[in-house]
Formats: sequence, C-alpha cells, structure tokens
Amino acid sequence: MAYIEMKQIVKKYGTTSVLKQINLDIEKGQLVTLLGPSGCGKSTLLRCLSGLEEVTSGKIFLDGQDITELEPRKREIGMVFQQYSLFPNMTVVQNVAFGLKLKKKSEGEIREKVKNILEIVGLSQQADRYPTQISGGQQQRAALARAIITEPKVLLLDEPLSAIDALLRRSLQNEIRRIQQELNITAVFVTHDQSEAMVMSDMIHLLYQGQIEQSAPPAEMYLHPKTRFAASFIGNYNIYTDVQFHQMTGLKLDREMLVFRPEAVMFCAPDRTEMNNYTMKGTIKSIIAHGNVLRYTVDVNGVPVNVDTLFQGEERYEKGQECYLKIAEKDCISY
Ligand SMILES: Nc1ncnc2c1ncn2[C@@H]1O[C@H](COP(=O)(O)OP(=O)(O)OP(=O)(O)O)[C@@H](O)[C@H]1O
Repeated sequence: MAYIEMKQIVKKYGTTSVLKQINLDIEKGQLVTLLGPSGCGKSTLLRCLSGLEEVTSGKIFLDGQDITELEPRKREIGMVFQQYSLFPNMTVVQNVAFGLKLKKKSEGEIREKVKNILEIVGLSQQADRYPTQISGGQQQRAALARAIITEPKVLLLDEPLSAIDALLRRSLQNEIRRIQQELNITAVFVTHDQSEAMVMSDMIHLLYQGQIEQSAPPAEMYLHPKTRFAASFIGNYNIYTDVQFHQMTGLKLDREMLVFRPEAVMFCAPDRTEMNNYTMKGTIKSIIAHGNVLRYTVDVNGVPVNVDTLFQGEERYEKGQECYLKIAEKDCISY
C-alpha cells in the first residue's frame, strides 16, 4: 500500500467535472509533482488532498487511514502557497514557532526546534526580522520552515516559487529538494513549469483536462512521452502529422503522428546513405540563443523543424543557408 492513495477522485463544480476519476499513489519520502497547464486541475487536486476542498466522490488514504471525511487540521498536512502568507506582525522566529505554540509545546522544545529548522533553511541571521524586512526568497524559506516544523505527514507546495525571479528560483528549487531529502519529507509540489518539475521530482504526474495524462520519473517522461499532449508539454518536441512527415522526408508514416526532440536532430553532410536515419534538406529560417543552447529553426519543404545545438561561441549556420538534417529512427516516437 502506498503512503498516500487517491482513488477514483471526482470533483465537480456544479455540473462541470474538474477532476475526472483520478487515481494517484505516492510513496513515503518522495517528492512528486503535479504538472500541467493552467486550469487542468492541479490546485484542486492538492486542495482535495489537504481537505480545503471536498471531493465529489472517491477516497483518500494517508498512511493507511481513510482521511476523505477528515477535517483539514486533523490531516497532519503542511502547506506552502505562492503568496508567502507569513503573519506580518510577527518576526521570522515567531512565525516559524507558531505551529508548535498551537500544539502547546514547551518553551525549551520550541526554542531548540526553531533554531534547528532556521539553520536548515538558512535563515538564522534573519531570525528577528519581520517579513517586510526580508527578501521574497527568504520569506518563502520562512514559510517552508513554518510548514515543516510541526513534522506534518505530508507537505503540499502550491506553486511556491512562481513569484520569485529565475535565478533565485533555481537555487530555491535545489534547496527545497535538499531539505525534503534531508528530512525525508513526503511532498506534493504543484507547478506548470516543466523544467521545475524535471529538477525537483522523484515522480511527475502530468495532468490534462482533469485527468492524469502520464505518470513517470522525470527522465522517462522526457524521453518517452506517452501521448501527443505529453510530448507538446515536455521537452519542446517537434510534432508532425503523417502529411507533414511525408512532405519533409518523402516517406510514408504508418501512424498518425511522429515526434522527436530538437536536440536529437543533427546537422549532417549532404548524403543519404546512412541506415536507420531520416534525412532532410532545409533552409535555416531563424537562430535564437537560449543560454548555452542555440535553437535553429529549419524550413524543410515548408515544415519547420527545431534543432538544438550546444552554443560554443559561434553560430555554425547563417540565416538563409542551406543545410541537411538527420534524425535517427530510434529517437522518433509515433502515435
Ligand atoms: N470554486 C470553483 N468554482 C468553479 N470552478 C472552479 C473553482 N475552482 C476552480 N475551478 C475551475 O476548475 C478548473 C481547475 O482549476 P485549478 O485551480 O485546479 O487549476 P490549476 O491546474 O491549478 O490551474 P493554475 O495553474 O492556473 O492555478 C478550472 O477550470 C477552474 O476554473
């Protein structure tokens, strides 16, 4: 039996089903991500787990106990939201100590635990400051400390980093992951950012229109998207219909769709002799640098193909230049 089991979860608002028969198992000590586009039902699913929202039907088990009807505060679930939601009139220490005070722990125990947790989240120096006197990233770390100090059975994080700038966001992703692993916390993390899900999770559950489209560890999700939607959401796949594929290669596809990753496409010499490769002739349409990756968009008989190469100081091709591309059959997925 998994640590958390969500069985046949349905959530309706009026007649609209926002969650449609969701089945989800989460193992103890794992960080899993609910990933998906805006409106797919991620937050609703998280709120059902926390008890802030009632399920229309279905069952939720936590550590073997049926918690479907249990009120939120009895579920032993901690939450961190996008808004930091710290108490503005309390210092960092007071905010973090709040949950233990509610539980009527002794002064000594509270002092000890708060000191320890502030060290873990790196806020010992800011302990006596008020929320307005610390940065957004520090506020979010304080919110994290406040949520985990009572040692909840599960930690829920609803887009906790979306209001934080890109650079700090990356370091907080690493920090949350480190703390979660160090304390062996079972955590459910909601995000619509595929790269965030990739770096943070043991398991990704991709949601689409109220259903789970695919559940897999990050690398598997990236390399083997099971559906066209998964391919379009993860890994920037090139996606083609059979008609487009024929237009590009002159070959017939016996399935409806073919997809491949931009970094699996290679520039090559103009020969077509290699086995097990699709070879295409095209013209460079655009070149855009994304950090250390150069994204070429190549026009192949009117069909755009994205090609990613490592940027090593100079561009290999110019806009308008003719080029040849190859993609190994093994790197193509068809549906
Ligand atoms: N209280 C409500 N009443 C009616 N519809 C709601 C309610 N809460 C959410 N919804 C609808 O349910 C769907 C799922 O919403 P939810 O907030 O779970 O999506 P999400 O995947 O978390 O999106 P986002 O990333 O934008 O937060 C949306 O279509 C939303 O409009």
